[in-house]
Amino acid sequence: MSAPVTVVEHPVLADRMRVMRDRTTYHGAFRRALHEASAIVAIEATRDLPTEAVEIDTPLERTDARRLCGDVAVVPVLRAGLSMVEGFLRLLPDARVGHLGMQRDETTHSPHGYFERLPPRLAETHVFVLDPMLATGGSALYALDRLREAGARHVRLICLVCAPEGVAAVAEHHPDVPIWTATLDRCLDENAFIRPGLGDAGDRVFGTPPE
Ligand SMILES: O=P(O)(O)OC[C@H]1O[C@H](OP(=O)(O)OP(=O)(O)O)[C@H](O)[C@@H]1O
Ligand SMILES: O=c1cc[nH]c(=O)[nH]1
Ligand SMILES: [Mg+2]
Repeated sequence: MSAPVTVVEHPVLADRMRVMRDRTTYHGAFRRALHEASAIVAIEATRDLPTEAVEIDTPLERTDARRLCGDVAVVPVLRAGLSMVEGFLRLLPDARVGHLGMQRDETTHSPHGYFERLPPRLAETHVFVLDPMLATGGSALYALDRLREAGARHVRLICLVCAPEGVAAVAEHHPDVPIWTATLDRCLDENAFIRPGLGDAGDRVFGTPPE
């Protein structure tokens, strides 16, 4: 079994990806485009969340309605994933927020974890892992492994730009984790950057270019 990948298609999303990919986009505009792109992907990635039947009173009469039910958590992969949180919390204001901090080593391209704080009761929770970039897949696998070890069972990975190598790695090691993304890019380069990609998402969103 391999993980299903949903490439979200929406004209506004395509436009915000153009803004993010453009090398001349300054970090303020990059951040805003990332927020808006994440909100659009969030709409699609939450399409099958459970609801329950309730009865409510409109100003005129009693009627049937549906209410979101069940625990939801968003888990951004720091740093870049932090910028996707707001788009999800606008839809799911009661979602818990876990944090997984990690940084890719520039030479080995493997992630080094530096922070972890996860919500309780993960086994019953719908978990959305947020990271705009899926390159080698090393960071995603680290995050998914930690969530599994912590008991999470219903996990989805939400990205904006994916390389085929990263998708294959998730499919091999976590075949039950579906992926939502705005684009599937061509390949990785010799530095494990996604091509055509958008550069280093964390540096661009936080305005911290390398010295
Ligand atoms: O699939 P991978 O090869 O692991 O690469 C993807 C990871 O690289 C980036 O994070 P980075 O390590 O640059 O940290 P940052 O978000 O703090 O910039 C990105 O946000 C992902 O977490
Ligand atoms: O292209 C890439 C690869 C990893 N991390 C990024 O931010 N961008
Ligand atoms: Mg980075």
